Amino acid sequence: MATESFPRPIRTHRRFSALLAATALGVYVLLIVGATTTITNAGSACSTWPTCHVPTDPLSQTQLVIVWGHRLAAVLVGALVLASVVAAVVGDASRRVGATLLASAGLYAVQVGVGAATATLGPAAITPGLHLGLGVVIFGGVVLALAWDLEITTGEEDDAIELDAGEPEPAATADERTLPSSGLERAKLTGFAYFKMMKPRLMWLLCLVAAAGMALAAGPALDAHTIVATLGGGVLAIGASGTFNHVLERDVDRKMSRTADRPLATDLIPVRNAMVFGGLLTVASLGVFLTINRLAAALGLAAILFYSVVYTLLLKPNTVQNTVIGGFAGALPALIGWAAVTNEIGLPALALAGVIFLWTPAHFYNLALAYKDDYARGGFPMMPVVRGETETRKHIVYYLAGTLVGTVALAWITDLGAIYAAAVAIFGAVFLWTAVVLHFEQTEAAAFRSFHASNAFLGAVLVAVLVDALVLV
Ligand code: HEM
Ligand SMILES: CC(C)=CCC/C(C)=C/CC/C(C)=C/COP(=O)(O)OP(=O)(O)O
Repeated sequence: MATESFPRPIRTHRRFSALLAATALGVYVLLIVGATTTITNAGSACSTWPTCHVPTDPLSQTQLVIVWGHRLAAVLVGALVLASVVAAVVGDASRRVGATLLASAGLYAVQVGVGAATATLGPAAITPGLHLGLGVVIFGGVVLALAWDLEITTGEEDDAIELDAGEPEPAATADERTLPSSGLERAKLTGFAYFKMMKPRLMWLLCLVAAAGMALAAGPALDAHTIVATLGGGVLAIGASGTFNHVLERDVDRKMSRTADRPLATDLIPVRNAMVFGGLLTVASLGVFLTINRLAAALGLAAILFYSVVYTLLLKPNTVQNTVIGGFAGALPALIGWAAVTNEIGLPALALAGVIFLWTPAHFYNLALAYKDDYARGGFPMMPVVRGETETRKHIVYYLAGTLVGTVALAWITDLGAIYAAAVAIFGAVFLWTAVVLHFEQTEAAAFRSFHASNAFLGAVLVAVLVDALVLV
């Protein structure tokens, strides 16, 4: 093992990173299969260890397949953990990485003992949550080793840049721009500009979050009015907060190439009209939410205020943690969906909100990397600007790992089944892979790949929640 220095030869290290990523993923799949074993009470089909007797009734045989799946996966993943330790010791991994892997391997051996005791003595004999808790700690250890190794291998010591809050470029006013001469064309252009202010590209995923919240609460009994009113109110609320965000950021939007053509930055839409539009959308949204219940409306208002005021005005220009804390706004639709059905806030909704909260930095930091110079021009203290790209890439891995643990907790709390387990494992693997590749290919294309993988991951997880909760109950 070697002492730490930046950077190590990248080529020799790709295979070690791939091994660590595969090991982390293996432990994650094991956590998901383990959760499935508990949820389906599959352990009751096998009280011997390490092998099982074949039971006679068909139900127990399905359970037996799950138990065997868990045990075989444990053997394979154990081999991966061992291989990682050996590769760290004989290779040039840093001491910190090697020690963390060694500790994870030690805990893995303890975990095998806990598993054997659970099987032979019964789950009641073991402290509740011990097996899952140890699994999460092992997962955390392997992910830390992966993130640190990637940092040492591919990172740079000090790659933050200066915030450059220069004066805004004078906007091309509506008079100066060539607007279409035909009235109809002008109306179309203006109509489209209002539509764009509502940030429509975000809506599908936020609606899926709210839909998953509803599905977890209601199951197949979910009624059409609740669905239409919740998603309708949600779309209007996103439109309202997006519009206020456009108003409040019109000056900085002019300085950033990604946002310079926004309708308020180019004066296509006057500020007053945008404020009226945002106000009308807010009132309409609250009106629609109120046809369900007051809690849903209050949460909708909280989401609008949080995104427009707390995030846009207070957090975004002032703290590097803007994205992390801002994640509360995106997590609120999970609570709105649940509250629309139950008129209260329940633990499954909080678990779903937790997944969205943890996912948000892993989602946005990719864009922050791709638009780093733009954000610096806008004067925003985004992570890659003030802490550097190396730190940002590491945080993507941390938050991605946190999200994966969140998905296990969600399965645990809500009894989600096989479709969900398959979706989180497959799309989690793709997301983790793109995040690892992002360390080696430090390009905009790699950042966008990881960004799209983040959206595909959350989309797939939420669709799986819908299928599991609405169809397979
Ligand atoms: C602080 C929190 C967040 C920040 C800073 C953020 C930032 C961004 C930015 C800058 C874009 C690009 C928008 C554009 O160019 O028009 C984007 C796209 C997107 N975001 Fe986020 N986001 C956050 C949270 C969320 C949440 C909670 C969701 C949904 C659950 C979400 C879903 C999406 C989707 C679906 C896209 C569009 C992807 C596409 O066009 O392919 N975002 N986000
Ligand atoms: C139900 C409801 C109202 C939910 C609101 C939650 C919401 C819209 C969350 C998304 C947050 C988001 C996309 C921020 C965009 O970043 P940005 O504003 O920094 O992006 P920009 O630089 O493109 O303006």
